[in-house]
Amino acid sequence: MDDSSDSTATPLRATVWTTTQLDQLATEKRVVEIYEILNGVSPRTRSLMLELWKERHLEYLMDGLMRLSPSHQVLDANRPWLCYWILHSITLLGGNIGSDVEDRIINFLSRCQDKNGGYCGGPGQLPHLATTYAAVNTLLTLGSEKAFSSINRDTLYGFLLKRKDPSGSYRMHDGGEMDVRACYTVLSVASCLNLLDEKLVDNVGNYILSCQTYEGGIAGEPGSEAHGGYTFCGLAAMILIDEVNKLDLPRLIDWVAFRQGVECGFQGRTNKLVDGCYSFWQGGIFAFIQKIIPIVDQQSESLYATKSAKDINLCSNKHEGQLSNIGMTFISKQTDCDPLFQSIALQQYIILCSQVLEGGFKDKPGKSRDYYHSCYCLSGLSVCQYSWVKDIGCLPLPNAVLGPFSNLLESTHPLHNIVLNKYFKAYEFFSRSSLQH
Ligand SMILES: CC(C)=CCC/C(C)=C/CC/C(C)=C/COP(=O)(O)OP(=O)(O)O
Ligand SMILES: [Zn+2]
Repeated sequence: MDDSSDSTATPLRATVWTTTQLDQLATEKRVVEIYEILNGVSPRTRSLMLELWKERHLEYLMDGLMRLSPSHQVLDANRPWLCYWILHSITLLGGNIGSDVEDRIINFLSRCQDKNGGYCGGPGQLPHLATTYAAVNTLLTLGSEKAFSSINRDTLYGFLLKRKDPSGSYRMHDGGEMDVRACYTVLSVASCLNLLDEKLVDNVGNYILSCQTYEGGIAGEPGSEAHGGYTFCGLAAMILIDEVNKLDLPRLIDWVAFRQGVECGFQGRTNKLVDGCYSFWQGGIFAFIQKIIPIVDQQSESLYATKSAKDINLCSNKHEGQLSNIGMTFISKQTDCDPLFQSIALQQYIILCSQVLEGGFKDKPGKSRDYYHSCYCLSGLSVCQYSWVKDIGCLPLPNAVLGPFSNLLESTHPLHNIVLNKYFKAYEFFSRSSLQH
């Protein structure tokens, strides 16, 4: 690539060059060539090519939030999800929605709250675990006492318990499908709201264990194929109930490490195409692994030394009725291992192949932007940027952040995918609430 015109290049010219040529190459799946071009340009052009267009993303996201009014019935059963994907993305970018929009979201989600507990996809619909997770994560991300107290914890606890199957697993809704995603959404919501107890935990770990496949990843249900979305859910759920030592972790790591492709992004399962959203589903798994490496080490040793890793626990307080502390204990732990994936390479995929310069993110070149991919590309980018940080609250070093340091996002709690400072605020608030059942 001739970079001789660089001295006169304006940000706009660099942008045009990026959208046209790079996007064309990427659409033709010549992603490796894009990276070669990147290596051949001057630091200034490189920095422009690698910029995260925060203002444009915020514009696209705010526009989406405004379209969520009752008169816009798009994706009607998904509106709590849209609230979460958009609000979480805005929060990662350091944006602010203002108190009027905040009130409107609280009112809307209150109308989605079922009188018998849980949140529906829209007012008057069926309460569902997925939209309950989305609604609760939205309200915790809003971060105000008004948002927190709009959640009826008593009926919500009843709703979660009613989803439990005698096998220990959970069903997404009344009479609905039973899978690892349902287990994760119950445990994540219950943990954040200080509702997690032995009844909810009972036998769910054995169900998740039965979903770990011969490849090492976790499937949605026993006998299915290992998949990044379900592996994220299964591993997070096992951490939240402090039973992660039951999984075969070396095999799981082996599986996930091979999911990062030559394009530098992650695929969800063997022999499928890479996709920006797996930056979080698979990238988040590495954030978990970094915190549980002593258990992994113990298991690896036991492969050779017949030592059992079954007795090692992540937190010592589980049996004192302190299950809801696990998310906090986990995130507060020092990270004593470097990331086990190519963090800079993944940032390269997100910025060059998933970022849409008009705002938003997409699965891959050739696809259109959407709010789901915007949320999980940004969440994955945040995981990458903080992947070398050892202590909670510390900022990454500039060389851990690809592109200009202004690309830095807020950090997210990987177990719940809630921006960390919002999680702390919610944790503090709900620690004051007791279990009233
Ligand atoms: C919290 C929560 C609800 C988590 C959901 C986790 C998640 C993303 C699960 C993935 C579901 C799945 C099998 C997608 C495959 O789609 P595909 O066949 O279109 O994609 P692929 O080719 O990439 O596998
Ligand atoms: Zn995707």
